[in-house]
Amino acid sequence: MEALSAKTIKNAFLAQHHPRTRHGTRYHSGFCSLNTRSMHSFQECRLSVADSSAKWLNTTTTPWTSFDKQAVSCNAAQGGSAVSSSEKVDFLKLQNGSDIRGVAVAGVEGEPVNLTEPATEAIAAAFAAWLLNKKEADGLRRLRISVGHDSRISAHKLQNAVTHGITAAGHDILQFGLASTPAMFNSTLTEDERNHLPVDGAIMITASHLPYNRNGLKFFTSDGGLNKADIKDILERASKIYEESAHGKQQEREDASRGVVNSVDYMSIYASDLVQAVRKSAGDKEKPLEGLHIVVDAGNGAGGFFVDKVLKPLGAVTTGSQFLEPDGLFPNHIPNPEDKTAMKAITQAVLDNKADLGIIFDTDVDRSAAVDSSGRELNRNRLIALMAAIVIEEHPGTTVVTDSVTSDGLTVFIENKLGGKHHRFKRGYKNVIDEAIRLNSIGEESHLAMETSGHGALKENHWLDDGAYLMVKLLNKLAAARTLDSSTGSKVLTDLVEGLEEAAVTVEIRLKIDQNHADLKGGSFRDYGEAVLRHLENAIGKDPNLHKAPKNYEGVRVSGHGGWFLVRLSLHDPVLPLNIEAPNKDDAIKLGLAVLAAVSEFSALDVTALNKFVQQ
Ligand SMILES: O=P(O)(O)OC[C@H]1O[C@H](O)[C@H](O)[C@@H](O)[C@@H]1O
Repeated sequence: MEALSAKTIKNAFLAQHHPRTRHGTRYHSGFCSLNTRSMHSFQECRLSVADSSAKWLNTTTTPWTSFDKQAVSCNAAQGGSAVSSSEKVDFLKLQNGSDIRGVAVAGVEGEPVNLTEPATEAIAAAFAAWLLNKKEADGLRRLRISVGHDSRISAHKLQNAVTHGITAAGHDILQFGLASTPAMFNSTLTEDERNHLPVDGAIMITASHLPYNRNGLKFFTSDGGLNKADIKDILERASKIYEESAHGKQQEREDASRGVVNSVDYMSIYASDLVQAVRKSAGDKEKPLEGLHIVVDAGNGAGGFFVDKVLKPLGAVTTGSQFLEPDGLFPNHIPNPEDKTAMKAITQAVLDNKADLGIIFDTDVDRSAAVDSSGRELNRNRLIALMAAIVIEEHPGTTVVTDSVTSDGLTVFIENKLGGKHHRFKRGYKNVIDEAIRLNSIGEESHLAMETSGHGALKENHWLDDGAYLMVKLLNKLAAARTLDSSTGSKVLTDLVEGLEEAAVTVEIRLKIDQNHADLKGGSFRDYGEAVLRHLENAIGKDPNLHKAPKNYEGVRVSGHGGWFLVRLSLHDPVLPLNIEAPNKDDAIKLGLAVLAAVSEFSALDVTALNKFVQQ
């Protein structure tokens, strides 16, 4: 299939809409109309930027922000996709919960590219069609959509594909370049007419912490991130648009009604909001972090901005910060606060630099974790405990919604020490946030929704899932403590989690379901996994040492032998993750053995890792 033509995409829209005019929208001179004149330079630009080799990326010293300008001056939306593909795309396979994820870079054996440029164009056009449906009641016919990306090597080519898909359908694009996921959502809320904000919808190009060859798309409106059903709807529309374009004409570039592209340095706007939030909380002090030494590890993702645009203006010393330069090959470590190597890297940086605090972000900055001055990791349950302490101090008695794999110790801490309520819900950041919103809607006050993965959202911040904002809450605490005693470092944070009971042994073992195994009898891995869980639940009932958790929303959670375990279905993969926490190895093994005994007759389940664990 060739690149989607403007006409095809427009036709798809016409079939779905009876558009009216957008009222009150003025576009400023900064917008540029799309035309064919710059085609040539655009294509050259793509060769040097979007399709650059790994080698080139490693050796470049030019900051990506300059590339963004370059890409725009090359008029990125012009040519559509350079990929000419006659391949079929199974669009529904690109769905990953409430995100879209796929392979965007060739070269990894067994992982063919399925997030191609034409597919991405179709998905972007489908998002615009979906959004237009939603906005029809407001009388909109021309949308303004922002697009940003993380540091992946396929970022520019997908940004160009998104831009083409949207503008060919007659809608306008704001390109933000390198951006964070929460900033993209924020752009649907920021009121700033000079910069054409707020936008009607936002698209973030990211695959979070996944390997370099993957990429994906996240979509936002001012109501938040899209849910699973919306994504399915968009992918079905995309499939149709893609099919139609295979039979349509390709060259429709002189169409005057095509959308326009503008670039906005949105990360500066977003970061200055974070700076203002800390200053406000510190009684309007200009440099409330003066004298504090804070190191940041951005893992070569999109989080480097936090040093120059947030910490430095607030007065912090940031020497020793590392991996701030975007590099989509992630040469140092995977940007992921759940990753042991990543946490080790920031801990070492804190200790080497004798810093007061370390901060680490994932690739697209919707997750974060910290390290205190003694090198103690403030992540997983500890970070939730810390955030809960801060939020419950501000909102006494409030409910904290978390994912399902949080510890029993966290519940005791939140309920007995902090006087709040712990609502342990399901895995998945969207599940946790939506549950907190639901609780508020039925009269149960909740101000914090957090996952052990480092995702966290606060009611005061529009339930925006924002790793940088979580860190701002910590900075507020540090700044306030500093006003009273300038020598405290990060002790105030360490003190806040004092009393959190932590298990000596914490493990996660992921039991894979072989989807091709005869035991599945052609059924889905989900059905098979559910059958395993039902069987496990029955078996547990017969063991007097084990007790099912009285309240549980996902999988089978059981306490016993001084600890607990949870077996559940992964949100995305044919996997049953098993989490065990226990006071010592022997008890952890007893819990592991109970699971092993119950699931051993399910031969499509790979229990090799569990076997290894119990034989230690
Ligand atoms: O269910 P799992 O395979 O453990 O994955 C669960 C995780 O999936 C994604 O990464 C989501 O962004 C997380 O919010 C979620 O916690």
